[in-house]
Amino acid sequence: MGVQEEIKKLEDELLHTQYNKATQKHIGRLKAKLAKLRDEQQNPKGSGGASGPSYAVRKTGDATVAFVGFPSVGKSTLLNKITNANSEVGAYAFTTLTIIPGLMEHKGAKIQVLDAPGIISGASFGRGRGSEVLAAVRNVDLVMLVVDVFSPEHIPILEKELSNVGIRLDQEKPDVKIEKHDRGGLSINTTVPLTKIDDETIAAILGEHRIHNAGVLIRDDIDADQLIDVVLDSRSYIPTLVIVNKIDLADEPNLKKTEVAIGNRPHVFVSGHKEINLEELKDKIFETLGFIKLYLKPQGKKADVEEPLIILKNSTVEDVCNRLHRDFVKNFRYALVWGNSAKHPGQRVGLDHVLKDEDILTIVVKRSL
Ligand SMILES: Nc1nc2c(ncn2[C@@H]2O[C@H](COP(=O)(O)OP(=O)(O)OP(=O)(O)O)[C@@H](O)[C@H]2O)c(=O)[nH]1
Ligand SMILES: [K+]
Ligand SMILES: [Mg+2]
Repeated sequence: MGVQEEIKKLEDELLHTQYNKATQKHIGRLKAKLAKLRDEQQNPKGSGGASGPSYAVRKTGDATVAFVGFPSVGKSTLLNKITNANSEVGAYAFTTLTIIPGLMEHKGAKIQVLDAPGIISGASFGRGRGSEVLAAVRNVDLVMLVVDVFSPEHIPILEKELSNVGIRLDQEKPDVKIEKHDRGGLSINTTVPLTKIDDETIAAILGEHRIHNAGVLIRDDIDADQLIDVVLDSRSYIPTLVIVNKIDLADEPNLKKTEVAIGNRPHVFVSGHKEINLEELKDKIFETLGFIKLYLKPQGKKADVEEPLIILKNSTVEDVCNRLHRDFVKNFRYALVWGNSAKHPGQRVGLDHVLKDEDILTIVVKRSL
């Protein structure tokens, strides 16, 4: 029997084994066997190196996005349909045991798509290895919350689990600057009225983090949670796209009900299995990420208008340097920019300059690389 057949056999057995106290051990063993076989399949003997399944995936492409959802909502099915990947699909929970990357090319952008093991309530506390899965999601550019059409109530549970590991969905990083001093107490300045937090609360929160002397400049109407996020400085702010899968199984009233439950956040109705709306899904991913075009102009030469660089909106000069050459940041002198982000044509800017669509950019480095 080949590996693939063995896997199939174990999957079938798992599918037909009811979970209870008496079968717990048996199911455990089946899953262990299955995992070993999948590992063998992924890393054939003699391929060298101890490259077992890993949660750490190297980012590639113009952006990285990840599927996050309960078990068996169809994440792997979708990955296989929109990328070049081949992730195991099964009719039982926790078919996917590691992060599986795939590459999707759409409208000139290369987007890395990550498939992940299913998330359940309590995942952030380690249920189902959930904390490792969630940690791997921290660095992506877009989280795709996948639910099946009958379970939109999963969305707030997923948000809660992501929030528990410091991932803030669809929120801007609050504009708060805290400059610590040696003495002088706290001086709090705001540019907008604060309606959700008062100075005493701010002082109390900062005091909890041993910040007693500092200049605080607040430019957003933040609440206490947001201030704590800023103080901890380890939060990821990531946009989301809700994917409602398995619409082939639903009727009109079901679809309506789910649509209402989702409200006005970006979403798309699809069927991975029946290949419904998959082009629309790709468009939505592209659109939600938000790409801009950048024209590179080598020093003293004309800008390359034929082949613009596709970059994420809000990218900085530093992001572009990192994309172009691993030594560009280290050897960076300055950059020149023409176009929408420039105060005047050929403005001289630094690494933190934020670029806009159709800018022209020249990067000047210390020595020829
Ligand atoms: N009817 C229907 N079934 C689907 C659809 N997409 C996936 N499925 C089925 O749902 C089951 C689970 O699919 P998977 O792709 O393994 O789901 P998953 O979310 O990756 O599951 P885990 O890796 O276990 O978390 C499989 O039996 C799929 O064939 C769909 O659009 N419609
Ligand atoms: K599954
Ligand atoms: Mg899967």
